[in-house]
Amino acid sequence: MLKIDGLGKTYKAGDKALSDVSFEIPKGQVLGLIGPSGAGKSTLIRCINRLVQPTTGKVWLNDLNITGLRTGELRRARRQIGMIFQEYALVERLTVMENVLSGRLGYVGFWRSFLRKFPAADIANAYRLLDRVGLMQHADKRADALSGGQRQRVGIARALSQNPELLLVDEPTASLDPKTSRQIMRLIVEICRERGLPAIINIHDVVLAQQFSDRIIGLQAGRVVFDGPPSELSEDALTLIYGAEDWTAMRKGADEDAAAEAEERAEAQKMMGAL
Ligand SMILES: Nc1ncnc2c1ncn2[C@@H]1O[C@H](COP(=O)(O)OP(=O)(O)OP(=O)(O)O)[C@@H](O)[C@H]1O
Repeated sequence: MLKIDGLGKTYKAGDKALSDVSFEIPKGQVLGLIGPSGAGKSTLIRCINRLVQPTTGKVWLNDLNITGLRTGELRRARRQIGMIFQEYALVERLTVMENVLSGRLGYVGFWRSFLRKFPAADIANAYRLLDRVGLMQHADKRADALSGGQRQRVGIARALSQNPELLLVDEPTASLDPKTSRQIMRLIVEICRERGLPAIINIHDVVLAQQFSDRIIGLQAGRVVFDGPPSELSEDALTLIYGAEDWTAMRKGADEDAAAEAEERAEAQKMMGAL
């Protein structure tokens, strides 16, 4: 379980990025974090893993107060937080398997990791994870030989190899096409269910967030202005989060995407019928 209590962040430059943010995420819940550019989504995620130092408030992961940890303790605590990134953050010249094993670096001693000598149990687990994300046959390929969707699957397997207690996911689909985006979101959600993992997904795409999250939090100027199930994310709530002008523009984009998708589907059906 993740508990955030009165979190605030004011950057040195004077920007107030977060104000009094509080919520809890139970095990297995997938939370979609939405809001306009500059609302504080990245700052919130970074305060949780302490890449950014919060100005006020506390972050608890199970019984551990992350905000109170010193450097060494923080390093150990970060093992429990799996990160998935927009640009995958893979080591391109290493194999898929080596990238997945790199998630174990926080656990394996320096020399073993330097020589890339991982324990047999870690290797067996990495194969299981590759199988789960559908990449078993690609284990020995270099990461730079994969498609975007496949790379993100490697990113997911690497995060899971840490055996995390929490997943922080930053724009996982921003570099992917709509169909691959849905596959990746579905995979993340299924995995969170299987493992009882709480997750926060910072996501620009409101439609995807609604489709796949158990719960949505909407940030506006550093404050939580919506917290509820996707079914309650009304036009009014979206206008509150994004402002009337931006939300109208976003909705138009989403409608165009949906229309393009329907057209693609109809084309495919026509082709199938002709065969
Ligand atoms: N390192 C920093 N120093 C000073 N101000 C910052 C820093 N990082 C972010 N900010 C400010 O904090 C506010 C929140 O930014 P943040 O990046 O968290 O928003 P965001 O919702 O993730 O935006 P986006 O969707 O564009 O990534 C903004 O006003 C931003 O200018």
